[in-house]
Amino acid sequence: MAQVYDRVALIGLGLIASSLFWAIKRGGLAGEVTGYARSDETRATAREIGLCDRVCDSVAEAVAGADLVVLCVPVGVMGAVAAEIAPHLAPGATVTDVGSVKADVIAQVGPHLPDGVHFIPGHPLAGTEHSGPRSGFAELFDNRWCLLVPVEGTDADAIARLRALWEGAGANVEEMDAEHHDLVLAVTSHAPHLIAYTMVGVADDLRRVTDSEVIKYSAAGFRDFTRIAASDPTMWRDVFLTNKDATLEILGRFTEELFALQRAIRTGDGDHLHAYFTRTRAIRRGIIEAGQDTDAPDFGRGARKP
Ligand SMILES: NC(=O)C1=CN([C@@H]2O[C@H](COP(=O)(O)OP(=O)(O)OC[C@H]3O[C@@H](n4cnc5c(N)ncnc54)[C@H](O)[C@@H]3O)[C@@H](O)[C@H]2O)C=CC1
Ligand SMILES: O=C(O)C(=O)Cc1ccc(O)cc1
Repeated sequence: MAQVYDRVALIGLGLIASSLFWAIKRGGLAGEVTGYARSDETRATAREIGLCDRVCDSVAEAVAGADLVVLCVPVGVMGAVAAEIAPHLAPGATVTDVGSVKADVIAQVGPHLPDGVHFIPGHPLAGTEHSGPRSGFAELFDNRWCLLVPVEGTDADAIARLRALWEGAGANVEEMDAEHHDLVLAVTSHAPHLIAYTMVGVADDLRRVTDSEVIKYSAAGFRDFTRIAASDPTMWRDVFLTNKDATLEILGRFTEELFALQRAIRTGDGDHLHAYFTRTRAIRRGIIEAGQDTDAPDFGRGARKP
């Protein structure tokens, strides 16, 4: 694989940054990768495990001379981090991010970046419930989608290079506008995470009350919920606070459907339940027939391309 950038700077060294680093190394996609993390502990861990060619003690040092800067921090602090890096960016550099929410991140970051710097927001649809510098692996993005959300008028060459980086890291790249992205992700990722958090919370309450063995005897569906509900609390707090409108819209619809199902159960309306489950089964089968299924071990960890 050909080198895409001379120097890439990763800001925030958690799951996504560390996975991107290993994928860049695997593909020979950059000459040098610098990294910065806020905490001494994370920087020490990064040095210990060889995460980044050079771990820097300041953002200034990490971004100096970088032709690509990737913001890999929780979405709630993207703006603050953009303000920190802005004075140190090289002219003509590209700044991107990997945040799970796009419109709010664009509003936070955009105003801080100087003219002559290309800002191309991004979001790899791949992850796990693990976080931190030790959690990354080179294959995370293989055959997953990565969505780029360039604002109008963005330099086409800058977009092509960022696309080449993600493709080199194994991903399939598509472009989308920010509002659409946030609505789609509210349906496919954000609301499901909230439902998983709730379900695990309910089961935990129940366990406390009855002292039963909810967790011990949990079936596969509930185990998937517990995996998802083990995801990083800071990251997910920020997702819900920054994708508020789309998430509330989807949760409103979810609640209406849930109430309708609840009513059908109470009134013994088996036809309603059967018709509903028949419709949802057809949707799942349609996904499989279209070749858009995720294979079993990776189920739920990200969207795969057909
Ligand atoms: N975890 C996942 O499955 C996915 C996460 N994302 C997005 O990627 C971004 C990073 O997530 P992960 O790598 O999973 O998180 P992580 O928790 O593994 O790493 C985040 C890193 O950011 C650092 N950080 C936090 N606040 C900071 C600040 N104010 N200044 C500097 N550094 C700070 C943390 O110390 C940590 O090193 C988030 O925006 C998230 O929405 C995108 C796709 C999947
Ligand atoms: O672990 C899971 O189930 C995920 O859904 C991973 C994930 C989390 C957040 C994203 O923005 C994208 C992918």
